Amino acid sequence: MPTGAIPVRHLDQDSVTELGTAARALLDAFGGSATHPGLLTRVPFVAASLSEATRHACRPVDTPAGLFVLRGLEVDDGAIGPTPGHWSTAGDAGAVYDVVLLLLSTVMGTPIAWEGQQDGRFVHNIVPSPGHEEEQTGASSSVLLSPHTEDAFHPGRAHLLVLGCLRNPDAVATTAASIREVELDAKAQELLSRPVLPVLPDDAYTEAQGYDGAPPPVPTLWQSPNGPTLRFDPAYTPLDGASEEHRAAYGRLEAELSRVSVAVALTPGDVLVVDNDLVVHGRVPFTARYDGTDRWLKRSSVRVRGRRTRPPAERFEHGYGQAAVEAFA
Ligand SMILES: O=C(O)CCC(=O)C(=O)O
Ligand SMILES: [Fe+2]
Repeated sequence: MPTGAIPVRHLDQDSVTELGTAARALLDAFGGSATHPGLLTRVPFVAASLSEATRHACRPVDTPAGLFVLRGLEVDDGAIGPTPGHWSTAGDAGAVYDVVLLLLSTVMGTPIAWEGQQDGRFVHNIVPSPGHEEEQTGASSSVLLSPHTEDAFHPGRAHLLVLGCLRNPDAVATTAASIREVELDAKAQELLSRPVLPVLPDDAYTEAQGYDGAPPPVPTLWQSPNGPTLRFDPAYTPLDGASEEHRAAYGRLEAELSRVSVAVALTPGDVLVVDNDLVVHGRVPFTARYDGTDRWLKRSSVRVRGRRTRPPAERFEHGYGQAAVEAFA
């Protein structure tokens, strides 16, 4: 798997300092809790005051790779404490990075949360958890987390996925593959642009999985005014419902995505920004430690107003009863 060609944007020291200072000031004002509703209402004002250099680092993806890494933030490994064993016990651990991620996300767009995921938090903790090793969710470890569009089942899914790394001692790679680097024959493109297959809610959404409504078939590919975009999650796509030739085209897309896939082993302080309309991401298998030193990512999801990267028909989807909650709404 190639590891080159990952655009890295270096945050300068002034940007690192202003982000840390702003995040700590917000936490101090709201009892140290990144989930305080009052803190969230202050975030857009603080984000608007960030320097031009910080804003420039947060500009939209500008290469066919469809992603970039922001590098330079510092993580004090001693101060963040042990890696939680489950998202639900994370509490305010590493809260300063929750706020830094919220600030960066707010420069890029509007953070979203899901009532049905991680208690409605805007910043998720991605940690390996006992009993979840083989799932297709961020809590897994021993299996390949197959390449997917984040929250592909839902029309309100993020435009950008932001993954901030606090700890990754075994250099476990996130994988990423861009539709803009794929070569696909015209026939496969045409087939995959038809709304034939649904994408079902993933195992992070148990309530949505019980939704009592017909799953809407959706196109896998779309020719947006800005170029091709995709909505792809093979682990939750019931391919049995498609013709043999459609399944073959889906398989060719999957093989192409695997051919162009890059591996990004995030190091502490790295923030990976993935355009969720261009890039599918996943994670290689690893052995969890469960001793407090495990890999630990913070994740936020961002909507960008005015984007035209999705088929207009998406607005009629039921979203399996789930609603994306926009910050500052
Ligand atoms: O663990 C990773 O690198 C990615 C996990 C993932 O798919 C996600 O957080 O959405
Ligand atoms: Fe994901």
